[in-house]
Amino acid sequence: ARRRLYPKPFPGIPYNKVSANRIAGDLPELIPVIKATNEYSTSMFAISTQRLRLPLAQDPREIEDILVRRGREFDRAPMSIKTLKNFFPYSFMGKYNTPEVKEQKRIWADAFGADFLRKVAAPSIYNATLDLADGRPFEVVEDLHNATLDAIWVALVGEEAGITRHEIKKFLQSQRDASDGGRRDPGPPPRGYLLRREVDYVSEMIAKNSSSGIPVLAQKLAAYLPRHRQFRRTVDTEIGLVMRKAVDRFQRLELGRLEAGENDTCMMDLVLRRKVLEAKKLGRPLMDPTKDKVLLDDTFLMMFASYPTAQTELRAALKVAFPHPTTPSVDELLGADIPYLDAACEESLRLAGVAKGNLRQTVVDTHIMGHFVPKGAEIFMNYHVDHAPYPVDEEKRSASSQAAGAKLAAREGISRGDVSRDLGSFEPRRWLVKDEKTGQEVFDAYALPQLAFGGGYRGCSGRKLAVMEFRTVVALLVLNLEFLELPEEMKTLKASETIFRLPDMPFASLRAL
Ligand code: HEM
Repeated sequence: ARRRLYPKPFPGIPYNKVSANRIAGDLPELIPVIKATNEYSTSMFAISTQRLRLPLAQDPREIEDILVRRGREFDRAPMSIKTLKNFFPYSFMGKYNTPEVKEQKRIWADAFGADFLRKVAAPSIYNATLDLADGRPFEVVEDLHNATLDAIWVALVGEEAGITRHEIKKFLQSQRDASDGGRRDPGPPPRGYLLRREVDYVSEMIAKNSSSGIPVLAQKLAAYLPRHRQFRRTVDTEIGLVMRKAVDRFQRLELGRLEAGENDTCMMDLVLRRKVLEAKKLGRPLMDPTKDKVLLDDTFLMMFASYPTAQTELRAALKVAFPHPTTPSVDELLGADIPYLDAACEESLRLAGVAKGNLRQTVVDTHIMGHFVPKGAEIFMNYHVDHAPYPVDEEKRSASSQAAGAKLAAREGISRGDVSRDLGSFEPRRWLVKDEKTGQEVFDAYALPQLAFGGGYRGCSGRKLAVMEFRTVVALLVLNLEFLELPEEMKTLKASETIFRLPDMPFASLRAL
């Protein structure tokens, strides 16, 4: 009976023999490494190919193939679903691929489409970023978190969270206090702080419980604590308030104007307008959206999920695109083709490894890299492409992976160098290729598998929004500020993993240009 409690490794996939002979499996070895590095996913990937009966996938091409081309064989994994369900029981992120999820994703799909983001979200993101780039030095992680929340909140619900502006006011007043000995009151903090606190709470809880060794149970227990109930209350109240305002606006509109949507000011407007429209068309009363748990959870999820958040060459490329001395407008920024800017953003997302990895579960018996993996297995995949992959026999790859590799290799009319050289360093040029017809350098999104946003049907819904925001932030900061050399001890890519990975040395030394 005791043997039944031992972890049973998948036959054919290498595993640690000692772990297979104790009930605690890999934990005795894993916990000290997690403590020493502060990175639980990295620790798992570093130690073995199979932990606690959890096969690990490390090859970027094969992972991309699983995510993007093998959707019929894989679904979200129980471990992630159980973790997220505690916080967002109704959101689609906490659910398997069901028709219900399809409907929830459909409701948000247009709000994440390029046209809508460009028209409605981009101007808000641009303004929120200008607050950050006004030439003052900033504490990188905190201020970027605040600016991200400002930008997402206004794009999502059309109201300013105002956190960055409040922080700048506090900073300026403290400087004046220091010079004249005064004590100025910056006024009450904006409501955005309430949500910032709840986003922090969810990230911290998931991080703490994930490295506890019993993540699912720890998460379940935490849900009974008063802090968890406070989290739920704040989210329902704050998001409910903005939903109510949007629905009141739309209730007064005629059917024709509801369909046109020219008054949409944010993503929430689009989503709620569609709901009002559907109810009006069917002659049904609209369910009070502030009681719609699915919508409340999906809205908070968008904010939570968005949280993660060569300069000379880049500035030169930006100066060529925008030769005038003033900061480019949002339309100029969005409309300009600047391959080096796109390459720098793509390279930052690759190297940062903001989300180290994620799980999928097999829904049929299948093979990965030639190994048999039965139905129901959870696979933990490394999304951080930061070192050269181990050599793999091409014929061990899945048929779809081999076909995609052949297609990529056969692309004509472009010349590219060795894109996989020194993957531990920041080199935007690996994403640039020469178009042989025009002789121009162009951005090549396929230079390497880009796994920063996962992929496929359950890949990141906010990818276009995140890339648009990141591109805006990078361009405005690099045009307005010079990032000076840091002392040696601060030049490190070391990071700690909470739910996302955050740099251990988040410092920037700046000079206003
Ligand atoms: C740099 C910023 C971001 C990074 C690195 C990132 C990364 C990720 C990753 C790795 C996943 C899991 C995908 C998978 O396993 O295939 C994910 C899922 C998701 N992300 Fe993002 N994300 C970012 C920004 C955003 C933003 C701005 C939003 C929305 C406002 C967002 C919304 C979501 C949602 C809703 C999911 C779940 C999708 C599903 O379950 O179908 N993300 N993200």
